[in-house]
Amino acid sequence: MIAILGTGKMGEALLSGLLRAGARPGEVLATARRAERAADLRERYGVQVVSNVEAAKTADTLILAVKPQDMASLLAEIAPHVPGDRLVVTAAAGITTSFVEARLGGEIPVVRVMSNTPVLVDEAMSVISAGAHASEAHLELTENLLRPVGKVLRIPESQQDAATALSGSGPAYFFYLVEAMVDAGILLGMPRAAALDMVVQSVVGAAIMLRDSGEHPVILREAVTSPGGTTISAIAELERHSVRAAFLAAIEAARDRSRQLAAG
Ligand SMILES: NC(=O)C1=CN([C@@H]2O[C@H](COP(=O)(O)OP(=O)(O)OC[C@H]3O[C@@H](n4cnc5c(N)ncnc54)[C@H](O)[C@@H]3O)[C@@H](O)[C@H]2O)C=CC1
Ligand SMILES: O=C(O)[C@@H]1CCC=N1
Repeated sequence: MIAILGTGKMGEALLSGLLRAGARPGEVLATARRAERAADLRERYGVQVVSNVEAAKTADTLILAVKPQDMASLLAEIAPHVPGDRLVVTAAAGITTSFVEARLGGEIPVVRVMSNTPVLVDEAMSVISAGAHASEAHLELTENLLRPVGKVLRIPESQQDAATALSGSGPAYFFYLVEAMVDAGILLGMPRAAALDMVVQSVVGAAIMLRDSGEHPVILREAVTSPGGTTISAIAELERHSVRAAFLAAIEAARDRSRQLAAG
């Protein structure tokens, strides 16, 4: 039995992924704060929605997907009820395995995960790190849960905040870029729907080339950039506006925010 505690955007994405991957609704528990949300989850997924304490007592694997700011109170609530042989997977930005271990007590196995919303289309990037008491078997169990919904990579926990900034938040930077490109289409007088179609298909094509060709992004960009052509005129403006430096600073800021979150 697997339980997802805190079934918001990420928790629900993981829940739907587990079910698509073949888990039966009867094997998955969810918890929610509001009664309407609980009813909605029951109706849409057919899973049981129970209290956090009930989930902690019953499930073999607990996936904690509340916001970092809500993690301390959730752990305080469930700590007396989590048997020592359970796997606890924490999916919150910034929350360390030692934060969870200290609050649950004993030698509870904890695995820290940072996934991302493309879990909804089985294209998640999930990075995982073992806590002090998590074994190879616990890492494999976590990988088996996440692999059906995307790629899984083991990383040292010291890199989790950086991964949160890069792949956890990564889809947001990409959607922001798409928004900006569509705005540019509007500026050039294109109808919004046509601009969106053109941008989305261009980025989907580019993303598939990146993944499937194995080529470095520089090579792929150079192939688009004809001497004296249109693309280099655009690149010159991107450089003039320090877009690369903005990405470096933005992702560094996200990493720093992830580091702060465990402190509340
Ligand atoms: N949204 C994203 O792209 C990603 C989010 N995450 C992590 O996932 C976690 C959740 O983020 P979101 O889903 O975006 O937020 P969210 O606000 O949509 O979900 C959090 C859910 O937890 C529920 N909750 C809070 N306290 C609770 C409690 N004591 N018992 C039961 N439920 C409780 C809330 O009602 C809410 O539905 C965060 O820790 C975040 O760092 C990680 C990777 C990506
Ligand atoms: O914005 C956040 O805090 C979460 C963590 C990674 C993506 N979203």
